[in-house]
Amino acid sequence: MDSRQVLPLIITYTVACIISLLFLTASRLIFHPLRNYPGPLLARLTDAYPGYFAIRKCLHLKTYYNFQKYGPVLRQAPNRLIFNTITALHDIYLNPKVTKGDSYRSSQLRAKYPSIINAIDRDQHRRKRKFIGQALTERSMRSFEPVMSSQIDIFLKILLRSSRKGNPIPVNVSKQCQYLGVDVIGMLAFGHQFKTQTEDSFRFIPQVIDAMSWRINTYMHFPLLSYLENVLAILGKRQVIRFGDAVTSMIKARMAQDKDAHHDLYSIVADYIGKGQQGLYRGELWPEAILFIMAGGTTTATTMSAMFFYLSRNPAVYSTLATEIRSTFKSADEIHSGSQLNSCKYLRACIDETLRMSPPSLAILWRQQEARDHGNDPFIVDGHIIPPGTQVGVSLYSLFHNEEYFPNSFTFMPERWLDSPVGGEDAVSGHETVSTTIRKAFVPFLIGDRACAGKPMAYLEASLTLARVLWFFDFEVAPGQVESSGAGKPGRTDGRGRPDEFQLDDIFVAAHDGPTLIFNRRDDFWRTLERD
Ligand code: HEM
Repeated sequence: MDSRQVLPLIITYTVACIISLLFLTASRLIFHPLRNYPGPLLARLTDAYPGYFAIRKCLHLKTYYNFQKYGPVLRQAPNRLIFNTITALHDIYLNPKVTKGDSYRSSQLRAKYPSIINAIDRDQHRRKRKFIGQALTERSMRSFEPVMSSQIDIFLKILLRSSRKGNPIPVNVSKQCQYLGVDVIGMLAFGHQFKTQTEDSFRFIPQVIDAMSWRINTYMHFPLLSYLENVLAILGKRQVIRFGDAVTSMIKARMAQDKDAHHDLYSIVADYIGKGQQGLYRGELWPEAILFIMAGGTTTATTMSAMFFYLSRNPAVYSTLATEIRSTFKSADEIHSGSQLNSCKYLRACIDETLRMSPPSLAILWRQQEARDHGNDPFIVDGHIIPPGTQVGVSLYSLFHNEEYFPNSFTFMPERWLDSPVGGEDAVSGHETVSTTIRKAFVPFLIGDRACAGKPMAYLEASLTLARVLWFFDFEVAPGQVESSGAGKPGRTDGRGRPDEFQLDDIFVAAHDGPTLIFNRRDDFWRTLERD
């Protein structure tokens, strides 16, 4: 082909591209059913807008600032709306005709079956939840508690070793909590000892989980990029294969054991494996195992790391909590689930305030009306009629920092959770109404039939760990680490400028680093740990 033939071809293609782009722009800005919703121009045009911030792991911050600029509802991508009100939260997540949004299809990566978290079909989800949910009930947690406690003991012994008198070794709490989280969930999933707290072999797991979650979050916001998954998976092939091998050997080893050898997910679902629609398909064990490790290991680690951060920076809160723990229990053996632990109201308030300040689930949890319900009643969110095919969602980070519900929202204040008894003096002055409002807005585990199944486990693990740490130790920020240790940097204008806020990266769940703390032994209490 000579250059006289090439030139007209190039011109034709260029003109065709320009016309298509103009058509696309017009259809998204002028004729689209969401055209009247506010939002950044690029967001209204292309999924690349949220995709870009998802790649940079700061979509939660961008979303927060967009709400300040555009108001409580905005168009975050051509076919997506996000809301920042309690009414919207309830209209979306408590609506029985709503299911997970199409974006969850991209979160399946290359797995043959969806897991419980990305199952879109409501019947498929119900079937999975019926079996998997049983491993995570309060009752199941009571049986599992001794195993969880033995893993927490290992955590405490590591802190004990770091706390050399006069010369303590600084501990990066995020890392240590991630190891604890992975070890606990390995035991609950398949009675498997990853031993990441004490050995190197499986310490790559938290890194692989973070990398997978980041890719998932990116694809969910910019589905076009999911076609790159095969390439990206090849680039990270070594780690992916190692993780795959670890999960396979975990499942195989467990299946070779007696069903009741451990109290774990396997012992609960074993009789239903291979029963298809009446139970679980054999191939479903794999995605559920991975989901368990991802959902159960990292989220509790985020809560505990963030709580260490806020306690180490708020001396008055630290002292109130330490006093509560040290006066409620007479010995470390008494720190287990039950009425004494439940009576520690300030501990619960500290955990809730941590979950509010730094929610471990940073992603926008997309939902849409199920196709079978299109054409029936309109889907209405906070007074807006949502066109079929539109994905809608709430950002928990933005909702929990909405000043209307949580005044001084960037201040760590466990006291906001200590309301007076219903009908008490404050109820008359209106305090009760305020606390009802914040409780409605506070949904770190979400609400509705897709709410977190692991809530009892998360509270138990965080409560036992923090209470026992404060029983044995005092802790503080390591010398020279105050500014770096997980804190925001004053002067930054991208939402990371608050020194009192624990910094999280949005990767669907949350990635984080620090705080770096030193642990000092408390009187002679630590001797019990050495004896054990
Ligand atoms: C502080 C800790 C935790 C937080 C804040 C949290 C939060 C959440 C949220 C917001 C969801 C909904 C996700 C979505 O809509 O896509 C969810 C789902 C889920 N979480 Fe958690 N989670 C935590 C700990 C755990 C633990 C320890 C487990 C144990 C394995 C767990 C298991 C699950 C499961 C199985 C689902 C899917 C539920 C369903 O779709 O039926 N989570 N979690």
